[in-house]
Amino acid sequence: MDPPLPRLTYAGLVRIAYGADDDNETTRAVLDYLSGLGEVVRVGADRPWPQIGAAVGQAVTGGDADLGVVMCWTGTGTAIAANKVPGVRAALAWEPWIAAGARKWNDANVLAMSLKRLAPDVAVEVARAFFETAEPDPDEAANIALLAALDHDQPPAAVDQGVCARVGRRVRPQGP
Ligand SMILES: O=C(CO)[C@H](O)[C@H](O)COP(=O)(O)O
Repeated sequence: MDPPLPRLTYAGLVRIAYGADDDNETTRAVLDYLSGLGEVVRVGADRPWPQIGAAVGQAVTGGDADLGVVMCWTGTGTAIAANKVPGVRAALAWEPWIAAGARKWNDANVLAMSLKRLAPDVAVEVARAFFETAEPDPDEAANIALLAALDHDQPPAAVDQGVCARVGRRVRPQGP
């Protein structure tokens, strides 16, 4: 059996930036859960989803929030928009272990979910897994640093041309 996940112990209230482009039972359940964790900074649903995702990302990287949650029909659009903000590591999750893994192995700072696909109780469990996984695995520090390098237009050292060429050869279909 897997060891229990480390639990978040917030010294004070956690500040969460939240944005969704629609409102339904799933978003209401998630918001209710988030409100129990701390202060929720809401980005208006009157904006288009690219702006919602970006605004949540900026709230996190700008220090107005500790972590973010974005939701749209698929979850993908707001995740992509959030990830355009340097310093954001938004992860789309649909099961609790994906959300926990995103915190643990990717140091994700924004959780993205589909408000259309996830039932309210599932979305809350996914969010709980995200917020209750306290910190990244120290073994992943080098990989997180490689991600951070991508924010600054610096190709990570590991992604050299040799690696790209090898991958390219492996996936290239065989043919005449
Ligand atoms: O899932 C989404 C983006 O990935 C949106 O929620 C979906 O595309 C609907 O957007 P709109 O109401 O602007 O048409």
